[in-house]
Amino acid sequence: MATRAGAGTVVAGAAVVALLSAALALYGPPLDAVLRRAFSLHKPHSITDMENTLQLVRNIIPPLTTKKHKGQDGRIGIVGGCQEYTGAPYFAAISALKVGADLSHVFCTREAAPVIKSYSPELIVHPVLDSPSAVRDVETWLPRLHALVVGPGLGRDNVLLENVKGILEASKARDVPIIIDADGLWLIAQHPALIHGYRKAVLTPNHGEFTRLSDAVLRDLVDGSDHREAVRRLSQALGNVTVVRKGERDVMSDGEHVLECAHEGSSRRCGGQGDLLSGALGVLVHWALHAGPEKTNGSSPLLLAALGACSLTRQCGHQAFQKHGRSTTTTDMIAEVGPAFRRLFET
Ligand SMILES: NC(=O)C1=CN([C@@H]2O[C@H](COP(=O)(O)OP(=O)(O)OC[C@H]3O[C@@H](n4cnc5c(N)ncnc54)[C@H](OP(=O)(O)O)[C@@H]3O)[C@@H](O)[C@H]2O)[C@@H](O)CC1
Ligand SMILES: Nc1ncnc2c1ncn2[C@@H]1O[C@H](COP(=O)(O)OP(=O)(O)OP(=O)(O)O)[C@@H](O)[C@H]1O
Ligand SMILES: [Mg+2]
Repeated sequence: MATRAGAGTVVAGAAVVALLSAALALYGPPLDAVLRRAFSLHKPHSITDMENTLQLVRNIIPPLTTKKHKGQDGRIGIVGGCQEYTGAPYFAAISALKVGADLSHVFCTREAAPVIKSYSPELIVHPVLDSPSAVRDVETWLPRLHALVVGPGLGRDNVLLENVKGILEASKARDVPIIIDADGLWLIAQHPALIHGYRKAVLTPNHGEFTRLSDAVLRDLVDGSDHREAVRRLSQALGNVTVVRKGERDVMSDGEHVLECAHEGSSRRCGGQGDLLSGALGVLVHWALHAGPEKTNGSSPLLLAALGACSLTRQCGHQAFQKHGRSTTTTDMIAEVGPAFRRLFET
């Protein structure tokens, strides 16, 4: 699937591509058009590599059957939500549900809880994050959670950040996958040891957050124009945690392999799109780890999940922008999660 950085050869696989293109033409745009949008072709990816990678993302999606009980397809926790920011944890939590999780918990401050609850009756909201017993309160839920998304709307209050340190340690001790975004990344930039070497962690920095992390962690300067190498080096420096650098192209690496997603998105840069991505990623990381190596074919489950979440977020943006243009907001994108998911992964 992904290329080993700096190596690899392009295999054309033209016959296979022609067959797959013909098949897909029955259901949507030509395969190579879809793939050209999803991947950068200037590096050594063949179209067959790319189709295989997308197929691996599809492989991790659990089937919808009548044989499961509530919770099996995902119980996701979001750690964030404070006086200033209530939208971000809501966007992440509702996106996790819309992608296919069964239950979404938000762990936020006492003040933020009634506000977040009022946005949606579908969320389970715990007003614990500023309590002296915050770590214990979250810890009691950890055995029931499949992934934790830490940071959307967390803010930078020192009491909250201290509590989040304890929550991170408790989550690692229980082997819970952790997605770190927004102010969670601010905390990691101050204390990289909190996440160093934890192989079930994914960091999702935007441009500013990536710069802050690189400044904190890397000793020597990296060529800022080479995003692939910059992301790979940051991942390596953090002990191979998976890093997803969001931007005009999303670049992701586990320190060894590098993937790039240039799937067509939208030209609107309204706030909250990263929160949608982090909530979606929480579910996909759980699915990818749960799927097992026979479904992921030896590829990094976290990289597959990251590629899935980036493609999905961008597809939501694209569809919402076609309908709403300049007035597109993240709420419009969330309304597209279902159709975008079907279009990308179920056709
Ligand atoms: N509705 C809600 O509740 C929402 C709440 N949110 C929550 O807000 C909290 C803070 O998050 P944040 O992203 O604003 O972080 P922060 O590091 O202060 O970034 C601002 C600085 O970084 C820069 N900068 C950023 N991106 C850049 C780029 N692509 N390219 C270049 N520069 C870029 C930017 O530079 P400037 O434009 O000001 O020069 C500025 O200095 C967090 O909890 C988050 O979850 C959001 O999720 C949105 C929806
Ligand atoms: N210049 C761009 N062109 C196209 N898509 C972009 C661009 N920048 C970001 N995106 C997409 O928007 C999504 C969110 O990335 P963004 O950088 O806005 O995150 P963020 O700043 O953390 O968002 P939030 O407002 O939720 O904090 C990602 O899927 C990314 O691919
Ligand atoms: Mg953000």
